[in-house]
Amino acid sequence: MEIDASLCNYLVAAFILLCFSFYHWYQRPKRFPPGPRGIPVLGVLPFLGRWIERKLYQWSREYGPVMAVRLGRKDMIVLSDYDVINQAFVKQGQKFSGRRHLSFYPPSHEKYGLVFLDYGPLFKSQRKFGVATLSGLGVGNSSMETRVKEETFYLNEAIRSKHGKTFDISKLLSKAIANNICSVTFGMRYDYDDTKFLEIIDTVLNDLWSISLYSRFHDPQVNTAFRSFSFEPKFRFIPPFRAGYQKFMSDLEFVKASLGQIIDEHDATFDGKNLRDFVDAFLKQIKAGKKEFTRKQLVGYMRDLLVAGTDTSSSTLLWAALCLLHFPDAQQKLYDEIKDIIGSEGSVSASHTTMMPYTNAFIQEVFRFRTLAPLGIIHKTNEDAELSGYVIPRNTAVIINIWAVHNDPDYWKDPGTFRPERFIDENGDFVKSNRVIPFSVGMRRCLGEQLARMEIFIFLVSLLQKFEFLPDEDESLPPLDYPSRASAFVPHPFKMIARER
Ligand code: HEM
Repeated sequence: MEIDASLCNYLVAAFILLCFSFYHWYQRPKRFPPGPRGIPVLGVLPFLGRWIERKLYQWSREYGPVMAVRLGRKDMIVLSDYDVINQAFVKQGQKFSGRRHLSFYPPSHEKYGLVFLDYGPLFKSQRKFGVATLSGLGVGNSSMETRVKEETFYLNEAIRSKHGKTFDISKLLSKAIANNICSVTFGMRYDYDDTKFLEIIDTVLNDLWSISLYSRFHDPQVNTAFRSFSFEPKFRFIPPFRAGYQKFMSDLEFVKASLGQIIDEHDATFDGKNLRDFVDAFLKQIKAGKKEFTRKQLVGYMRDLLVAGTDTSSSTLLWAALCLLHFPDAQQKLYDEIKDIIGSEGSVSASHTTMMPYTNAFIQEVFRFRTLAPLGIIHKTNEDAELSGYVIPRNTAVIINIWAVHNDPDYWKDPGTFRPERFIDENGDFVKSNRVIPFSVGMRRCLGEQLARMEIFIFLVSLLQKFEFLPDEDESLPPLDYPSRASAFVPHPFKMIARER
């Protein structure tokens, strides 16, 4: 009887503890946004499915455009409509522009660069410098546009060398776009078969995708170990997860050493009166003794520019190429406009954008239709903030669902249909939409937006001026609606023919 009584006491205590833990888990702060909690410990993770942005969008129809979703053990706020995103990131930019601490990421890397810098004096100084430098002030004698135009020559030559035979354009686009960013950042372009270049680019890009929120769920290229310890950082010390973490660390060291070597070469030939590129502009700040400008910061910044500026623009161009193959009428309209405005031998420049409504509409539709970074990069609140009547406490993660904004049926007619004409008005003019936001909005909007828009326009126009793109008749085209890689939306591999005009 005595044993039974103590067992009973234990069971009651365990039950109370369980109820208390459940209550604690279930609790949310006062006036916190509503939203799904999922199950203890894992939250909604088991219910997200493969297309997270679509699931989050479905939930937002139930809970509203400001919604709390429990991912793992923590609530994240998901903003799913243009107006609330604008309210948060633009109107209250200062409160919503933090970045979360990535506990699995070594502090020696996280504290430097730009992408993962939390809001504060260092971020402000680096962002200001980046905006000024990338907008052309101080990036050497050669403007960004000249560099991009030079690269189209090499890209066209590489495509011409295929002699009208079927080929996969994805690697060529990646290398050409990587060359643009290398040229702007450290004044170098590389041959497309330079192995050192390819090694750096591959390593840098793998790191990015392994840390993006999206890839943690679905990217088959990211190993399971990494995905696990990104949610439970302590796993990184335990075999078998440790091996994945060690590989990640050695990649980081390799990138650091390669970029360090480029900085040394710049330092040795530095001339303060002739700044050649981003690295020179940064070195000038270091030499002037500005305290936020350090060598470690420069390495981090270079890495961020390479990571953020390569796959993003090249994948957008890849989607554009796939759309050209799926919609030959659109390709013909683009070519007609190019012939009309630039001619078959003229040189394309960024100033042509204002004269080419259909090309602008096509690019804007690609941005909308195939949202490249459906969930952007996670923000964090720096202070308590109010949004749509809810209170979002300081240090809460905030995600924007750009895919939802681009596919909102209350705003877009047939959002699932690719139709550039939706952005052409009755006078045949291009209608720029502030609801197409692939670069996000506000204080942390993409730093490379200007470069990306320019390179996408110049590459697309110069390619179509010289080539007609046709599908490979022996293979069916991959679908447009589902991407292959989930960290950024990238099409499934495909081949095509470039017939010289
Ligand atoms: C089509 C091409 C591109 C797309 C769709 C894109 C998209 C984005 C998005 C969604 C963000 C997150 C903004 C936020 O946190 O609210 C971002 C940030 C960023 N992007 Fe891009 N990007 C592109 C090209 C580029 C290029 C070419 C560069 C390099 C020059 C670049 C550099 C950056 C940097 C440094 C950030 C971090 C900004 C910060 O944290 O303050 N991006 N981009």
